[in-house]
Amino acid sequence: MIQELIREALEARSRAYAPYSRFQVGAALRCEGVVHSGCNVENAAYPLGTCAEAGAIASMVRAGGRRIEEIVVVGGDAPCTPCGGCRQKLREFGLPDLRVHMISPKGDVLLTRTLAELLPDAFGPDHLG
Ligand SMILES: O=c1ccn([C@H]2C[C@H](O)[C@@H](CO)O2)c(=O)[nH]1
Ligand SMILES: [Zn+2]
Repeated sequence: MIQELIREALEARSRAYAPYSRFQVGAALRCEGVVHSGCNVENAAYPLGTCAEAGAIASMVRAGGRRIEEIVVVGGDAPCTPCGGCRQKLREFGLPDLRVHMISPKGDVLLTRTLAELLPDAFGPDHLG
Protein backbone atom coordinates (compact mmCIF):
# COMPACT_ATOMS: atom_id res chain seq x y z
CA MET A 1 0.00 0.00 0.00
CA ILE A 2 2.34 2.69 1.24
CA GLN A 3 5.12 0.99 -0.68
CA GLU A 4 3.68 2.14 -3.98
CA LEU A 5 3.42 5.69 -2.69
CA ILE A 6 7.04 5.54 -1.54
CA ARG A 7 8.20 4.27 -4.91
CA GLU A 8 6.28 6.94 -6.81
CA ALA A 9 7.37 9.77 -4.51
CA LEU A 10 11.02 8.81 -5.00
CA GLU A 11 10.53 8.56 -8.75
CA ALA A 12 8.86 11.99 -8.82
CA ARG A 13 11.67 13.50 -6.76
CA SER A 14 14.19 12.31 -9.33
CA ARG A 15 12.42 14.55 -11.87
CA ALA A 16 12.35 17.67 -9.68
CA TYR A 17 13.42 20.93 -11.30
CA ALA A 18 15.22 22.71 -8.49
CA PRO A 19 18.28 24.50 -9.95
CA TYR A 20 18.03 27.37 -7.44
CA SER A 21 17.50 25.72 -4.08
CA ARG A 22 19.00 22.38 -5.16
CA PHE A 23 16.40 20.88 -2.84
CA GLN A 24 14.54 18.20 -4.73
CA VAL A 25 11.14 17.13 -3.47
CA GLY A 26 8.72 14.43 -4.54
CA ALA A 27 5.18 13.70 -3.39
CA ALA A 28 2.78 10.87 -4.13
CA LEU A 29 -0.83 10.57 -3.00
CA ARG A 30 -3.55 7.96 -3.31
CA CYS A 31 -7.07 8.82 -4.41
CA GLU A 32 -9.64 6.06 -4.98
CA GLY A 33 -6.84 3.56 -5.45
CA VAL A 34 -5.02 5.68 -8.03
CA VAL A 35 -1.60 7.16 -7.29
CA HIS A 36 -0.75 10.70 -8.37
CA SER A 37 2.67 12.25 -7.98
CA GLY A 38 4.44 15.55 -8.38
CA CYS A 39 7.79 17.26 -7.94
CA ASN A 40 8.82 20.80 -7.19
CA VAL A 41 9.25 23.05 -10.22
CA GLU A 42 11.26 26.19 -9.54
CA ASN A 43 11.45 29.34 -11.62
CA ALA A 44 13.99 32.08 -12.27
CA ALA A 45 11.32 34.37 -10.83
CA TYR A 46 11.69 32.64 -7.47
CA PRO A 47 8.20 33.13 -5.96
CA LEU A 48 6.62 31.38 -8.94
CA GLY A 49 8.13 28.01 -8.04
CA THR A 50 5.66 25.29 -7.14
CA CYS A 51 5.87 22.55 -4.53
CA ALA A 52 5.79 18.81 -5.11
CA GLU A 53 2.53 18.48 -3.18
CA ALA A 54 0.86 21.03 -5.45
CA GLY A 55 1.89 19.03 -8.51
CA ALA A 56 0.45 15.82 -7.10
CA ILE A 57 -2.80 17.59 -6.20
CA ALA A 58 -3.07 19.09 -9.69
CA SER A 59 -2.63 15.63 -11.22
CA MET A 60 -5.36 14.23 -8.97
CA VAL A 61 -7.81 17.00 -9.84
CA ARG A 62 -7.03 16.65 -13.55
CA ALA A 63 -8.01 12.98 -13.26
CA GLY A 64 -11.29 13.91 -11.59
CA GLY A 65 -10.18 13.04 -8.05
CA ARG A 66 -11.33 15.01 -5.03
CA ARG A 67 -10.16 13.09 -1.96
CA ILE A 68 -6.57 12.53 -0.79
CA GLU A 69 -6.49 9.28 1.18
CA GLU A 70 -2.79 9.15 2.07
CA ILE A 71 0.30 11.07 0.98
CA VAL A 72 4.06 10.56 1.06
CA VAL A 73 6.56 13.43 0.81
CA VAL A 74 10.31 13.14 0.30
CA GLY A 75 12.95 15.86 0.36
CA GLY A 76 16.28 15.66 2.16
CA ASP A 77 17.52 13.56 5.06
CA ALA A 78 15.35 15.38 7.60
CA PRO A 79 11.57 14.89 7.37
CA CYS A 80 10.27 17.19 4.63
CA THR A 81 7.24 18.62 6.37
CA PRO A 82 4.92 20.36 3.89
CA CYS A 83 5.13 24.15 3.85
CA GLY A 84 2.27 26.19 5.26
CA GLY A 85 0.74 26.82 1.86
CA CYS A 86 0.74 23.12 1.02
CA ARG A 87 -0.88 22.24 4.35
CA GLN A 88 -3.78 24.46 3.36
CA LYS A 89 -3.88 22.92 -0.13
CA LEU A 90 -3.97 19.46 1.43
CA ARG A 91 -6.88 20.57 3.64
CA GLU A 92 -8.93 21.34 0.55
CA PHE A 93 -8.94 17.65 -0.44
CA GLY A 94 -7.98 15.87 2.77
CA LEU A 95 -9.89 15.15 5.97
CA PRO A 96 -8.29 16.02 9.33
CA ASP A 97 -7.23 12.38 9.84
CA LEU A 98 -5.30 12.28 6.54
CA ARG A 99 -1.96 10.62 7.16
CA VAL A 100 1.06 12.52 5.83
CA HIS A 101 4.19 10.36 5.73
CA MET A 102 7.58 11.96 5.41
CA ILE A 103 10.27 9.61 4.13
CA SER A 104 14.01 9.69 3.57
CA PRO A 105 15.62 9.57 0.13
CA LYS A 106 16.29 5.92 0.90
CA GLY A 107 12.57 5.26 1.33
CA ASP A 108 12.36 4.90 5.10
CA VAL A 109 9.41 6.49 6.90
CA LEU A 110 10.87 9.21 9.15
CA LEU A 111 7.71 10.82 10.47
CA THR A 112 3.95 10.42 10.14
CA ARG A 113 1.52 13.16 11.09
CA THR A 114 -2.17 13.69 10.54
CA LEU A 115 -3.26 16.77 8.66
CA ALA A 116 -4.95 17.97 11.86
CA GLU A 117 -1.59 17.83 13.63
CA LEU A 118 0.09 19.77 10.83
CA LEU A 119 -2.71 22.31 10.50
CA PRO A 120 -4.80 22.57 13.68
CA ASP A 121 -8.08 24.46 13.66
CA ALA A 122 -7.87 24.65 9.88
CA PHE A 123 -10.07 26.83 7.76
CA GLY A 124 -11.59 24.60 5.10
CA PRO A 125 -14.34 24.10 2.55
CA ASP A 126 -16.88 23.37 5.34
CA HIS A 127 -16.59 26.96 6.56
CA LEU A 128 -18.14 28.17 3.33
CA GLY A 129 -21.07 25.88 3.94
O1 LIG B 1 7.19 20.27 1.43
C1 LIG B 1 7.87 20.90 0.61
C2 LIG B 1 8.89 21.78 1.01
C3 LIG B 1 9.63 22.42 0.03
N1 LIG B 1 9.37 22.20 -1.30
C4 LIG B 1 10.19 22.85 -2.34
C5 LIG B 1 9.91 24.29 -2.63
C6 LIG B 1 11.24 24.75 -3.20
O2 LIG B 1 11.30 24.42 -4.58
C7 LIG B 1 12.26 23.90 -2.47
C8 LIG B 1 12.97 24.62 -1.34
O3 LIG B 1 12.05 25.20 -0.47
O4 LIG B 1 11.54 22.80 -1.95
C9 LIG B 1 8.38 21.33 -1.70
O5 LIG B 1 8.17 21.10 -2.90
N2 LIG B 1 7.65 20.72 -0.71
ZN1 LIG C 1 4.59 23.75 -0.28
